[in-house]
Amino acid sequence: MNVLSDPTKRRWLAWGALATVFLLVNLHRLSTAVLSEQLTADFETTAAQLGTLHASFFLIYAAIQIPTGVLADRVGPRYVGSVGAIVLSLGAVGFALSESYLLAFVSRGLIGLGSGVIFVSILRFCANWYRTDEFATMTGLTGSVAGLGAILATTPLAITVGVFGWRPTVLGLAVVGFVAGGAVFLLARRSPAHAGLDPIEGVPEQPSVSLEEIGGYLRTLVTDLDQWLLSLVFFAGNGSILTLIGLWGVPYLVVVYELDVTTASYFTLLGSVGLLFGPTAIGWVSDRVGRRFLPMTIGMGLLTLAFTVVPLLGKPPLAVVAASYLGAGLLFGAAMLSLSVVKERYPAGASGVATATVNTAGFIGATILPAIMGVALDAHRTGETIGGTVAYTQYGYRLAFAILAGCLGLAFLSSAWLSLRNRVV
Ligand SMILES: N[C@@H](Cc1c[nH]cn1)C(=O)NCC(=O)O
Repeated sequence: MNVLSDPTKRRWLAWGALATVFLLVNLHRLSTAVLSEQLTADFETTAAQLGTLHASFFLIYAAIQIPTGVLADRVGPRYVGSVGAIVLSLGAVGFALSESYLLAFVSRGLIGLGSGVIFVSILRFCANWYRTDEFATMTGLTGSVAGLGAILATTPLAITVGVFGWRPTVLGLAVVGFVAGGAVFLLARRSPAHAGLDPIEGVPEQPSVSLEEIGGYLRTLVTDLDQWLLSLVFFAGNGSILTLIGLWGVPYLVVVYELDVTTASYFTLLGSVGLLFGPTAIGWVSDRVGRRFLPMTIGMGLLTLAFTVVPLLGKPPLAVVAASYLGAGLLFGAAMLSLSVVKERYPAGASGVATATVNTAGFIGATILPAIMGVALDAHRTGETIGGTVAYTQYGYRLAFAILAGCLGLAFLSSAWLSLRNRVV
């Protein structure tokens, strides 16, 4: 058997194609920080317009999660994943060629639209090609691809943009996206049977579900308290880590410790390194011990502790801050277990809508938590700017980080409650 006809090898090729597209998703969504100067100059944007350009991605991303779940369950990851890759790459071409802010905004929206379907398609693919006791590892591995994307979106992207310019770099990402989209179409079939291959031991062929049945599952999800508790876990976990790495983690260090932006960004890089290893490790441990709630609860407790360092101490030693940023990335995998739990609570054919529902909450968190922190910070301005960054008081930062810690604390209580009620798992 060769790599295409052996289903246990073929699934890695297909996952690799999907994961390449997901890497691009993460590069695009975190690229605004590195591109900000060039975008401001080329499109003559204000800070608010630049922020809107960045946020448009997350808003569209959150909005299309549930429709994506329905499509992934009905049509399968092959079509949804490859069309998503093409749409996001067309958006990247449009963005690279934009001559006006409006065109750039629409193109960035298109990148968000194509990107939004990829993660749930990967989870849907894994549900059909991997055993249940491999699912959390695969979810974690996919989360770790986001960590790699977060690392590549910093210095490596900055160097590439410095050498080639931002427009050719974004065009280059589009070319990779078109190729990866083609590979997804060729490789990522709905199941081993759809690829004409033997079944994989321990992975039953899953029945396809009708639109009516999916509607029924969606109605059940809305009234399912456990789904809301799991969504709270991912809302807090995903929202906090993306807020720390993507927005407020650097300005806090610049203002409170008077570090320059480059030095401060090494700390958020530590968070991304944590993200590279933590989700896979936590998913793997959960699969090996055959438990979801216990690692989720312990991990969420420790994640909450990592985020209480700033609110409690205000200006802890930098080594403690470094440990808390690294810990935040490592422990994020505990929040990702909520995706495995919700997938296992619903019939196999509905895993797309189930995981998409919890992922929606994660991206609502990533959209509103930074904004709420911004409101808290705006109430505590010092009136100065440090290194080009508006300065807020140390108390303002303590308060803003307390919002994340409080939210994570509630998520910890939710997972503890779920854990108590499901003591057998
Ligand atoms: N790993 C997260 C997203 C993330 C967090 N920090 C950087 N990226 C993830 O996989 N979320 C699901 C998704 O749809 O991207």
